[in-house]
Amino acid sequence: MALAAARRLLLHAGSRLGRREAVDGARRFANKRVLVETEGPAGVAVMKLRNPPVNSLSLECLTEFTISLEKLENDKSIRGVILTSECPGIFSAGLDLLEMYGRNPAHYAEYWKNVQELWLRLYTSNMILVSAINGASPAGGCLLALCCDYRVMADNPKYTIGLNESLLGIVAPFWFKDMYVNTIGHREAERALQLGTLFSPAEALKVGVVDEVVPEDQVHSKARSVMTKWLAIPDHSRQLTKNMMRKATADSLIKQREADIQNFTSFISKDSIQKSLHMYLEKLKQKKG
Ligand SMILES: CC/C=C\CC(=O)SCCNC(=O)CCNC(=O)[C@H](O)C(C)(C)COP(=O)(O)OP(=O)(O)OC[C@H]1O[C@@H](n2cnc3c(N)ncnc32)[C@H](O)[C@@H]1OP(=O)(O)O
Repeated sequence: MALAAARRLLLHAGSRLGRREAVDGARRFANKRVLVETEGPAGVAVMKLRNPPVNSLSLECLTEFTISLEKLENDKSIRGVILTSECPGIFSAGLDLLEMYGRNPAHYAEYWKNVQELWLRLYTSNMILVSAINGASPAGGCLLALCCDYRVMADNPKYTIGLNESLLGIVAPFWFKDMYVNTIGHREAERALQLGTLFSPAEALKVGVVDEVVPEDQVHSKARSVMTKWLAIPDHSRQLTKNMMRKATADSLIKQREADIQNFTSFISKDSIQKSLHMYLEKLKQKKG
């Protein structure tokens, strides 16, 4: 309920968290964890995740992200969005593990509902979405990129991308899997999901997880030039085509949202799964020490 109230507040410009500014023709609105700027080619917004240290998709971050997208969808002057990160070396570390560990079932259900909502909004967006993947992009980070119409990734072998859920001892839900299959085909998706493969940029390009790999300092300019090309297509025909390609995948979640929430909640609440997450979090900590 508190989040619903925050959402209403944020949707209205002038709230304390959602500021809107106009400087030299460029407009921007900023929540704490998402910055949106409209500059460069007309009709294009750049959306930057800024939830340090790793842009994990906490409940607050998911909410702000969803609201920012909703605002852009409602702004008829915006036709395309470039999705990127303000955190150096990280696109997004994916879903926030601390939202899925050591909480109660009601929290897991609320969290998952918000994950579903962001995914549905991104995947079915009428806008052109281009991701400028300027850092590591595991699991939910890869999911964000897969929702886009085109993915440009920085050529840095330290950055990896993929749905690595099985490495954490958890299972990607059917709609993550469906989108992976739609993008890279059944055989590659089956192998990558079972192994939890995190692809280097070169491997990601080869298998089709990303569409283009460019030197790190060119990720944004390339994303802008790709956007210009997509903007040349009439919106109505592109949108109808996108809808035709994506509707079945989105509908299969829409039809069973509640059951999917219950599945996730009972799965993640299991002692064995909580133990796996605990071990994974410990591994992340040890990596540092
Ligand atoms: C059912 C389907 C469910 C899930 C789908 C998911 O998205 S699950 C999330 C999967 N994500 C990952 O496996 C990524 C884990 N993180 C990493 O591999 C690295 O953190 C990363 C992103 C490569 C960045 O490495 P770096 O060395 O730069 O940072 P470091 O590992 O030291 O992390 C800094 C602190 O952030 C914490 N953290 C990292 N990832 C997450 C996360 N997904 N959720 C929550 N917190 C995360 C990490 O533990 C560090 O915390 P600290 O307190 O500073 O020790």
